[in-house]
Amino acid sequence: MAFIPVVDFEVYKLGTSDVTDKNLQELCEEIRKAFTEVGFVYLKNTGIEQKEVDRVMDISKKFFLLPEEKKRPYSRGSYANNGNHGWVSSETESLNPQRPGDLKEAFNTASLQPDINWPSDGFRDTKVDFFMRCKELSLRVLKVMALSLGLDSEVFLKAHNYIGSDDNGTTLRSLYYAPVKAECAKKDQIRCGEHSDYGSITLVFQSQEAGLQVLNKNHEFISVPSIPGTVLINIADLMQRWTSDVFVSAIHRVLLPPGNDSSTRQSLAFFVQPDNDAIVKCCDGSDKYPPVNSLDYLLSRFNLSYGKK
Ligand SMILES: O=C(O)CCC(=O)C(=O)O
Ligand SMILES: [Fe+2]
Repeated sequence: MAFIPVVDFEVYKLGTSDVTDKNLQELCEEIRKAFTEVGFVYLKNTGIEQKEVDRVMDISKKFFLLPEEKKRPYSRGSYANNGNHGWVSSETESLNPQRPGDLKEAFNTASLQPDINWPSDGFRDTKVDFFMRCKELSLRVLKVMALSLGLDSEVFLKAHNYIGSDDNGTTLRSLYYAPVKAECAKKDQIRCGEHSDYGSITLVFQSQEAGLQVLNKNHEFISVPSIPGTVLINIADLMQRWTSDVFVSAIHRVLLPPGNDSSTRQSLAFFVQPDNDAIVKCCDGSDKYPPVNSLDYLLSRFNLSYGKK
């Protein structure tokens, strides 16, 4: 069997309201198996269409191809209402702090406020629309996850009331991996260093170019191809804590392209984060990990990955 299972979400796709208990239960079993054994799942038939993904990739790429001075006014750190919103230049972030800065650029849509400085109205509308679609799907997945553990269906949803407002750190991140010549990269530098994500779950949409790898239980990195029309979803660290390690937050990375490959790569990552004031406490009552405030935790992780220039 392939390493990461493909699960059909048809019965609970966006727009459906009449899922039967039996269908929901089958879905729960498959999701539980994927998230306990691998930490990643491909979902097909979610209701999010490939053309919606392509639209966001296209407008993002146009932005990334602008000269540096045109992108700088939108830099992360220049938005008073949200410290995580905006453009991140190449080599600024090290998701594995042991490595040089990642060879990628990003644009974080972390605030949906219409009156902040956006590159264009079309850019804003495309990002905001896609953010809302990802939000809807995430809430459905969080409900299925709770049910799959035999918990109250609202247990995770109750801590995700404010996605899309400045009281919640959920972020839609467009990533652009420019062509690289391996001989120009610094020692140990890759496109995205080994890391696990910070929040509850992450939705990932990849372009066709390879590079993403996930660490399996035998400590081997396995390549994770793009499957058009699917959404790749992974457990992140706060969710692993929340479930006392029942759901696993797997380490992953993006390698440099091989040899003379001058391809670019793009991805979209929707990082779902609990509300800023949420306290994440082991849901089995075990206190395996001390309770932690969602925003404090997120900020401590940003400090590590943006620690050096
Ligand atoms: O580009 C990708 O496919 C994944 C990027 C990633 O893991 C991240 O930004 O957290
Ligand atoms: Fe990641």
